[in-house]
Amino acid sequence: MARNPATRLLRNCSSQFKVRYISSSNRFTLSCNEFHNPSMQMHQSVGFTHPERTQLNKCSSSSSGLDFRVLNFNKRLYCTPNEFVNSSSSLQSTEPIASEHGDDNKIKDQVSPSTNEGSKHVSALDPEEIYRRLCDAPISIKLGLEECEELSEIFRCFARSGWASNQALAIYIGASFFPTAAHQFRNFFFKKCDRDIVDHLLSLGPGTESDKFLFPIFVEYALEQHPDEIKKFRSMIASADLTKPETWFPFARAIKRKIIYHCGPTNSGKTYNALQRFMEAKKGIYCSPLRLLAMEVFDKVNSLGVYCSLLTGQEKKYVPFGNHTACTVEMVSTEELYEVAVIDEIQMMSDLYRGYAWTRALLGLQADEIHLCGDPSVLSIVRKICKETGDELIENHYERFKPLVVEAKTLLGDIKNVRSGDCVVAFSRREIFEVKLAIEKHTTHKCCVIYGALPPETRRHQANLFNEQGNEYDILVASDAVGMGLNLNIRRIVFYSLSKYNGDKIVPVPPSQVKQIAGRAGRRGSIYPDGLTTTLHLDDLDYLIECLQKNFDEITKVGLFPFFEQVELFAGQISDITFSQLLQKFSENCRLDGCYFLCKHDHIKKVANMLEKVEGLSLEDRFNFCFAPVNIRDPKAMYHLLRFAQSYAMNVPVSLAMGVPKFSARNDMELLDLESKHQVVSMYLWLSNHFKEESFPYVKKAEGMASDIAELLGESLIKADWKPESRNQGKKGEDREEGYQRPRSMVKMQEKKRQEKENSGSVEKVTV
Ligand SMILES: Nc1ncnc2c1ncn2[C@@H]1O[C@H](COP(=O)(O)OP(=O)(O)OP(=O)(O)O)[C@@H](O)[C@H]1O
Ligand SMILES: [Mg+2]
Repeated sequence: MARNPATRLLRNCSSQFKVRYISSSNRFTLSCNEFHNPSMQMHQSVGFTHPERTQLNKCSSSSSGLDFRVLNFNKRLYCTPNEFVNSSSSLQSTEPIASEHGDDNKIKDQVSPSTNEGSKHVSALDPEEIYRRLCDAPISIKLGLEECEELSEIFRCFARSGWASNQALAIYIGASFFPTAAHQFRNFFFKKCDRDIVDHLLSLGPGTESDKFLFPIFVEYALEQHPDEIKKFRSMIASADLTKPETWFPFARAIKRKIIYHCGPTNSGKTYNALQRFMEAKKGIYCSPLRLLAMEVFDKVNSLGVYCSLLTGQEKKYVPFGNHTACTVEMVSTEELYEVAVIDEIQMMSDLYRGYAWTRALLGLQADEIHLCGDPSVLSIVRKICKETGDELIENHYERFKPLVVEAKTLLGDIKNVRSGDCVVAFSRREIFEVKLAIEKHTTHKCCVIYGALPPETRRHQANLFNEQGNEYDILVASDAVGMGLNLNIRRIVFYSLSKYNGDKIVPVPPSQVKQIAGRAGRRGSIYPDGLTTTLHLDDLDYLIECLQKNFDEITKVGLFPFFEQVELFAGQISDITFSQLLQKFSENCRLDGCYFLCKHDHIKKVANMLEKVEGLSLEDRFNFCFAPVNIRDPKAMYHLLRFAQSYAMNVPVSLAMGVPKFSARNDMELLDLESKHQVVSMYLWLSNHFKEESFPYVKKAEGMASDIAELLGESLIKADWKPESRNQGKKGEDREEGYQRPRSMVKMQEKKRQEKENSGSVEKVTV
């Protein structure tokens, strides 16, 4: 008697599937919720025995828009969303047995069991019957040596089959357990097989055909023989469930929130307008992508008479009677109630590393009004999220105050052609210092510098020095750290190059980032309200224009990362693995809805590996230590983090054990040392805000050291006239060795375009 497919489905398969019967015609359709995390290759296939005379007419997807393929392995139907079909080459070649239009006869021929069981060939038998036949067999037939070897080969192939391993996930046989289960299945088979089955298998030979024949029998075997393994794997999968993240914030869901999306290009007044509402509110929170921007808003709002506190990972500045807070987005509380919240640079939801912080703020903030400021790339996904959360969405669209003008002349490859008010953008520390050195050597201009490794205080000092009129510091040389939100007196953005190292290789700077950076020129209210942008080399000009003219790509997925509690729950399912392995396993097994991805966390795993040798840290402590802001490429900073964790684990007060130089840097080595030292102090302050205060008793001292170092850094930058060093000499990385070349493909591409342009005659100015 064949099983009811629905029962089977619910018993063995993902609850994401639903069977919908259309009883009148004795047909059914299948539907599923969205499936995700293709990286984990979870093959959400559904196996069931087709009931007699029931015709499978149609397989359709749910509203998710996924199509199914119904695959037939010996009378057993496996329903697989195409998404997964595409991820498995062996499945791709399998013909669906039913289409949208149905092919009833074909289906019937293939799936309806014959009524005359006795005369049936093995290939026509129900896999469950074959399994029963094997179980009931008293003893195996005698196999010849050749048969034995051939059969062994067939089972070896089966155990190694990526397809079968992938399919087995549908019944919660994990990829690591599959080879063991397959091996045990082989032993069972050898003990019990009969002539018909052996002959049939031998006729199929090792490979796909045999795998497809064996798999459904294996399913029967595994369900009966390994219920504990299945249960264990299933609960592990359940504990790594990151679907429906909107349900993680029931208090936010209980509020009828109004989301206002300030959508537009750079310099269009998005943040300005959101801040107006923030300042009017009785209680407000501003979430910034950067410490520096949080500080800027903190200063601005307080100067306008609205008491506002500052909260970043490193500093808490409480302003008495202040009901407003400017914070970094990672620090925002989802437990407090606000009248107005502002989440700036909302498109950062799609950031591969930090995106989860924006997603969490959007889903979890308890505020009557939430103002999102950003470009249009995440608008459609925000619409989708608002539908899921039930929030009202209002869209305010903005245009740039003044168009950005591209200067077609460029600097003609000569940095001496810079002019007052220029900001030269380079994408590595080394290039930044090379440019500064060249400008100061060959022109009368002086340069301020802004790059990621500088403390926000120093960056602000440099920005102010550049913004002030009447001094000789009229050129800014900056990395992409200048790109977000800051208001600077920049007349023209000059791209020194348009390629950068992305942690792996040198790639063209993405158009959205080029737009963001170019948008720093000509801000409303600055002394240069008409913005210009250009490149150093003529070669790069076309790429610049292309980027500026390109529409924003629509983002389809935004970042998520589990809370500690979710990781803890998952850890409860597995024993004897390191924290880094735990994170790895989590990422392999977690389930996500279609519009989310799991944020990258390689840096966290690196820290976790280093901290592995520290004994006595709880899982939560380990989790928190791994999030400390540390440059994993800086061995000194890593060493201090390890030391801090060791002291903390031993329950002794964590000391800084580090001196501050008395004088500003005289060479690049000393400058790098100051940057490193500031990072260590900043890390100490971060840890003091995330762990028990008494464990980090030297906060005051650390604060003093941080501002001393920032000051020394400022002084050092003013007189810096040396050649830059690399933090990791010999290693590839952000600080590249001298003489690196832009990717050839890009140079070629630009050369080709330039040729075309020269043929067609060049324009002087292009307005974008
Ligand atoms: N209505 C206004 N009145 C006066 N100044 C304004 C007004 N709107 C914007 N500004 C000023 O224009 C400049 C750019 O505005 P804002 O920072 O809000 O732009 P944005 O769209 O958020 O840009 P970005 O995308 O670069 O963050 C700021 O200096 C801001 O103070
Ligand atoms: Mg802004």
